[in-house]
Amino acid sequence: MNELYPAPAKLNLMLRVIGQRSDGYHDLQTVFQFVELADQIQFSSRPAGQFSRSGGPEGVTEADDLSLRAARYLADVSGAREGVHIHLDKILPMGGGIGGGSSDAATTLIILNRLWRTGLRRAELMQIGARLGADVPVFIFGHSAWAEGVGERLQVLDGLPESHYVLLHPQVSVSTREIFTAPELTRHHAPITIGAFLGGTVENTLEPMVRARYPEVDRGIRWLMNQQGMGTVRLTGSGACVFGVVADAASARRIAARAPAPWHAWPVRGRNVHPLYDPAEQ
Ligand SMILES: C[C@@](CO)(OP(=O)(O)O)[C@H](O)COP(=O)(O)OP(=O)(O)OC[C@H]1O[C@@H](n2ccc(N)nc2=O)[C@H](O)[C@@H]1O
Ligand SMILES: Nc1ncnc2c1ncn2[C@@H]1O[C@H](COP(=O)(O)OP(=O)(O)O)[C@@H](O)[C@H]1O
Repeated sequence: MNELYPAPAKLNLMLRVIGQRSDGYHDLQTVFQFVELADQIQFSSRPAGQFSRSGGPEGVTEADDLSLRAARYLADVSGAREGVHIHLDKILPMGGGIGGGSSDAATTLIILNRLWRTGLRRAELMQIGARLGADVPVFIFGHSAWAEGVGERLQVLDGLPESHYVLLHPQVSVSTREIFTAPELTRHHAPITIGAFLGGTVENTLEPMVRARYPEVDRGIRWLMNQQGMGTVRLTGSGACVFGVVADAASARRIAARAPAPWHAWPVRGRNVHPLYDPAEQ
């Protein structure tokens, strides 16, 4: 039971805010793709009702820890008479717009559903995941996706190029809530079609605001844009991470290695299928 399981990051290759619901949440159109940079999680069996953790995430209490919350929630919903110790090797920056906490929760649900033989179907796990965070369902869904609603209505987008990217964390944390509640946020961009995205409409409508409020994010975007061989550069999610498309792994490594401290950059590859996706599971 001590295998290491990956919880990969995601990028939002495009994100548009197209409206606001009566509960205050915003309707989005976004495209998710996974990347080959991941937290690593180990699960050790414990008697029923015992839930504990070690490793990351730093500064997050047990009550707030998304992996532990996912484990407890799965035990409650399924009636499994199980407990678990979760060891998390935290690699992904928190509050980075790359879905680290959501991915940890998704990996916990996927793996404990298997280890506990809970027998929940993928759609049921996705519903449980949605209660923990808007980005959790896509990691359980397991494919690059076009997403609508608050991110829960998903359509497979398997044909996307699995590009090489430089992912840059400008060492600031952006509060998703702050961005969505800001008075200057433009809340009603016109919706686009999948065809328009595939044809090149790729902006993140949160980006101008995040750049204005967080000068380090703005500097990160400008730094990436100035690197030789750099393609399109964008913000992912509500930030703070930014990413740029490059032609190959060598360019990604070269540019990532030049990122000035205290910034952190990684060469990453896009992936259209989640590493834990099992087509034999319903
Ligand atoms: C916008 C995305 C795109 O991937 O950003 P990132 O978090 O990845 O940066 C996500 O959908 C974010 O999902 P998630 O990170 O789960 O958001 P939450 O913590 O639930 O939201 C924090 C707060 O942001 C606001 N919020 C969030 C999502 C949304 N569609 N509309 C909102 O108005 C709400 O005020 C909410 O209380
Ligand atoms: N296992 C976890 N990993 C990361 N963040 C977590 C975790 N559990 C709870 N959190 C909380 O969730 C918040 C959002 O985390 P994260 O998913 O990394 O960011 P984002 O939504 O910007 O991609 C963190 O600031 C933290 O308070």
